[in-house]
Amino acid sequence: MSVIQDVLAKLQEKDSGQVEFLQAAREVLTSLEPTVSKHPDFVKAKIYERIAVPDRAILFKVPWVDDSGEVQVNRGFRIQFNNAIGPYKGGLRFHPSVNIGIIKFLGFEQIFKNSLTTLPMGGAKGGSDFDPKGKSDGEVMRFCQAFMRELYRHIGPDTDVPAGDIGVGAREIGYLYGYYLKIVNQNASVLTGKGLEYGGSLIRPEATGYGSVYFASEMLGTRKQEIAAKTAAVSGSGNVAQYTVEKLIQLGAKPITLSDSNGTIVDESGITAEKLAYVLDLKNYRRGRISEYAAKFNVPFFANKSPWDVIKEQNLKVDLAFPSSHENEIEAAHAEAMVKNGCFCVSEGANMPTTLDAVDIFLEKNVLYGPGKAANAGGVAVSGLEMSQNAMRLTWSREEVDQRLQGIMKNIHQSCLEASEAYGAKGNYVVGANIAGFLKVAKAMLAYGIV
Ligand SMILES: NC(=O)C1=CN([C@@H]2O[C@H](COP(=O)(O)OP(=O)(O)OC[C@H]3O[C@@H](n4cnc5c(N)ncnc54)[C@H](O)[C@@H]3O)[C@@H](O)[C@H]2O)C=CC1
Ligand SMILES: O=C(O)CCC(=O)C(=O)O
Repeated sequence: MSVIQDVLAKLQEKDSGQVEFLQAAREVLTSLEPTVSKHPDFVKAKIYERIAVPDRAILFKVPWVDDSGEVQVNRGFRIQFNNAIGPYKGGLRFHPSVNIGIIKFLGFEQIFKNSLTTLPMGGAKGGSDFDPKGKSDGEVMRFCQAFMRELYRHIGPDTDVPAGDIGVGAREIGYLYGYYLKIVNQNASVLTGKGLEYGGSLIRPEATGYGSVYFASEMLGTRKQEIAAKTAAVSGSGNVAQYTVEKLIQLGAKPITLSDSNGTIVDESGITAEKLAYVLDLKNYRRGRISEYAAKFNVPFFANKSPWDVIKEQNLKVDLAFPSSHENEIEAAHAEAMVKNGCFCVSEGANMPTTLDAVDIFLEKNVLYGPGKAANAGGVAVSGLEMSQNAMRLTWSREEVDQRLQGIMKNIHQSCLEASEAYGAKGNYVVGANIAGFLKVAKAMLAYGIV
């Protein structure tokens, strides 16, 4: 059995039931296969085995009181996966589906993503099975305070710096940071995605979506193509989807879909800047459903369908796809239908939105396929820039941060291409991203000895 297969078999045995983590581990580790023969030192130091086990997993209870006075108890998680190249860094997810397998997959992916940015950040992820949907602001605040009441002792500007993810946006970061400040009494860079008034960076809200479009633009450039005039499907309607659509519009593309957990809207005339402003108000302030867009702008709404279902069932034609919602939203049948309907470039705003079978189809059909750890790294990259600005106690302009973001996305794209070529899989961004992200972390781990 190869070293990699041996590690995967052990994970399967020890972590059975953590399906999303096992999926991510399989994707990453199998694509590291070509590194094994070139790095006997990694094998000897058991780097492949050690990198797949978190440094520590913190599980805690989060008791809080709802508006009716009833006590509620949620599960809290922070998985500090690997800090070989910098403080632990990665978002917090509040969603009822959250469990240890999901947080582990996200934390594992974060190691390689953060390494790709070239900034000094280790990998971590956290969250809770708390569902902010339908809760009052007061309930969300009390939950965030209860969550921070435990989390504060595990984080710090040089230890671990969480941020947002699904269900954790500007409102939640404000409540979390406000409570940290209250109990620790230190204005420290312990969270990113902060408001501009209290240490946040310009462009952080936009960064993941913008970065995913910049990455697509780089991929298209390898075929002498550009974003302008392309039709694009975007899933989700949260932070990543919103700013993906904004950048697509700015670059002259036509985004035509958005979705949420109730269904998908298709606006074949194109989502414009004015319509997007409506979505931002709907989702970020009124906290309504995307079906309201369909009623307001008189376009079709497909209940309980994703954009990928609609492409499959209605033969909707698109050139580009930006899955920006959640893991495993694109399955093999979707991938087949997307290719059949003209999609030739997929840039993942979400983490692991494509199943392994579907990834194989994209690769077989020569689709420009940018895996999340490369394509959506712009968010954590600008989080890294927020930490730098906090450390220097100054703020950079919008233009400066956006320039740096564009430079980082270009660089990630180049590193993926170079690593894919060096390890015999030219043009395969999955292999390229995994190997390029892995090598830096592995070399740091090797330098430290057995710790
Ligand atoms: N916010 C960030 O900076 C980054 C986010 N990501 C990833 O991007 C994706 C979206 O995150 P955000 O936009 O930040 O979250 P968000 O909470 O702002 O929006 C999430 C969107 O996905 C939809 N969604 C979530 N779970 C769903 C499900 N099970 N079924 C159908 N729809 C579902 C929600 O309705 C919402 O429209 C996630 O995979 C996240 O891990 C990746 C990198 C950075
Ligand atoms: O900005 C960050 O620290 C983390 C963003 C994130 O959670 C992700 O890249 O998936």
